[in-house]
Amino acid sequence: MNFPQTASEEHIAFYGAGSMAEAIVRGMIHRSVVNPGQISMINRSNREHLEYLTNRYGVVTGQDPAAKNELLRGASIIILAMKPKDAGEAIGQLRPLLSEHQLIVSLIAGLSISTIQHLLGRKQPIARTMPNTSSSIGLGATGISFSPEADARQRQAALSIFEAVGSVAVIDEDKQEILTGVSGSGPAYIYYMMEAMIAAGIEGGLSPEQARDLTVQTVLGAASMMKETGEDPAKLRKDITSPNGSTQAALEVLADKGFTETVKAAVHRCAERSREMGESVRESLL
Ligand SMILES: NC(=O)C1=CN([C@@H]2O[C@H](COP(=O)(O)OP(=O)(O)OC[C@H]3O[C@@H](n4cnc5c(N)ncnc54)[C@H](OP(=O)(O)O)[C@@H]3O)[C@@H](O)[C@H]2O)C=CC1
Ligand SMILES: O=C(O)[C@@H]1CCC=N1
Repeated sequence: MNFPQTASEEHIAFYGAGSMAEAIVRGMIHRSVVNPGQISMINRSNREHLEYLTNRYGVVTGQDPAAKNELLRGASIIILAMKPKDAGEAIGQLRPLLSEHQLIVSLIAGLSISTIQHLLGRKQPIARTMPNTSSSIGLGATGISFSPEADARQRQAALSIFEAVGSVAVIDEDKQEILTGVSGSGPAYIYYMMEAMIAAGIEGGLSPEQARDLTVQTVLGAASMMKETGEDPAKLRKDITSPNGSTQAALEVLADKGFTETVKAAVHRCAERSREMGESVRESLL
């Protein structure tokens, strides 16, 4: 079989058509990596949502079981994009349809390559990934681990999908959980911080719109400074911090309240929770 080398030549079936699938589809279409006709989206029962996806993105959707099966059979890449609790049933339905040359890309938090292969009953080529929601605007950060069965062309095709919607780190599978703690769930911590900054700004007398705009621009500027200068964040922080000035006073409050330890504990707890979820998915499915 002649495998296509880039996402532009693939037929990609999203098996699960919720928020993460939509984020990636939106990003791929926005970046013109694929034609909408190369993408199919399948869900369990929400027909209205499939109609919305077809109308909004021009993707192919299948609603009855025969159409779903045809789309899954015809795809060179099948992206598993359902919640972990639904994965067993969905993979069970997929199993009789698959050929050995199809690449399975999983977005499912905690679901290991060996569990997917066990559920499929064979050593299918697998890419286990952990994207984040910023993929929808082309600024995602995705971790990706491959099974040995994925050949060079399939690896390149999977990388093309996620590179189209942001940056990609190829990692050993045992690093997936800590990556989830940093970048998979990471946007939520930043939003949480931004919520607090906006609230404090409003408490201090800024209008809600001003507080929001100033916070957004501050986070955008800080991230862009790190990216564009390549500087260590500690150096950039020190550049802002005048001796005995207002920034120092603020950072002292954060340090007194255990800022670094708290953020590190949150990242590690996220990784631990990802492992727990993976374990319970494995136990519930096998
Ligand atoms: N949100 C995030 O930031 C991230 C999420 N993930 C992972 O992405 C995955 C999807 O999450 P998310 O998009 O938020 O979930 P959603 O609940 O938004 O979407 C789940 C989708 O799966 C479909 N589905 C469920 N069961 C089946 C089935 N048997 N056959 C076909 N489709 C099915 C649902 O269809 P219907 O609506 O018809 O029931 C729905 O379209 C999760 O496993 C999560 O771990 C990974 C990284 C980041
Ligand atoms: O919260 C979750 O479980 C998923 C995984 C990463 C982001 N959301």
